[in-house]
Amino acid sequence: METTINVKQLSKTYDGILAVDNVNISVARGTVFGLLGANGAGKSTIIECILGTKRQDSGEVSILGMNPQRERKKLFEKVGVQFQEANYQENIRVGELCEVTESLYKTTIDYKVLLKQFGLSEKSKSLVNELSSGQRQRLFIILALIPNPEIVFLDELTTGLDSKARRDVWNFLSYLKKQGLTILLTSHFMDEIEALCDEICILKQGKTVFYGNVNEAILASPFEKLEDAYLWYTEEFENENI
Ligand SMILES: Nc1ncnc2c1ncn2[C@@H]1O[C@H](COP(=O)(O)OP(=O)(O)OP(=O)(O)O)[C@@H](O)[C@H]1O
Repeated sequence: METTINVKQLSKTYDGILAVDNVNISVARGTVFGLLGANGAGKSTIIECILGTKRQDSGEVSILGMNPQRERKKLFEKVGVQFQEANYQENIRVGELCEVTESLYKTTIDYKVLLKQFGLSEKSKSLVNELSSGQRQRLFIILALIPNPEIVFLDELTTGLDSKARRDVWNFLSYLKKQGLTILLTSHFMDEIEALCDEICILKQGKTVFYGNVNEAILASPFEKLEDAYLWYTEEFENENI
């Protein structure tokens, strides 16, 4: 299977503190990969190194066969990123922000289709500032998908969404995956990870403590539920140091 994201022995420090410690990741095309870990475990740092917006101290990153630092512009066309807070003009409307985003890319998905898919059609003329937090979160997923990307990075995918909106997002992402989209996501919700992810990497203080699929994660733990297994993986190593 074709690898779209390849991370080898990635390490990154901030002011001498190791935030990412020798991490390896390989994501096949058309699969969903989940980066898991507590706040501060290193997820965002890894994503930023993959995108080339942060420079690693050591290790190699390749994305769609490109070096993200050297080929940032080419990469921009093929990769979508969901931000937690986008920089947008104070008084911009939903439809306008989508149009501005469309204008940045050569090939795009019709944003009206995406608005419909995510239940925001009737908000097209609303100010972005006036959306509820869950609506804004959905809008940021839409902005990430507008470039019709080959890979999409979704950070804290459905944080703040109601149950129905979460299911809608999952269903639509599963549909896009079937079309060949590669997805790298972070999430603190284990039901979401189980529903979407082909493979996961669990991080603890910058180190990989589990890598594989959800079933393997459960089987290699003393538990039967992913949430229990996840907590076990992220706590176990602390106990070792006592
Ligand atoms: N610019 C920075 N300067 C100094 N330290 C940083 C910087 N960015 C991140 N860190 C530190 O690196 C570690 C990893 O942070 P990172 O944001 O990658 O974690 P995360 O897993 O994405 O967390 P969260 O779930 O809270 O988003 C943390 O200890 C954090 O304090």
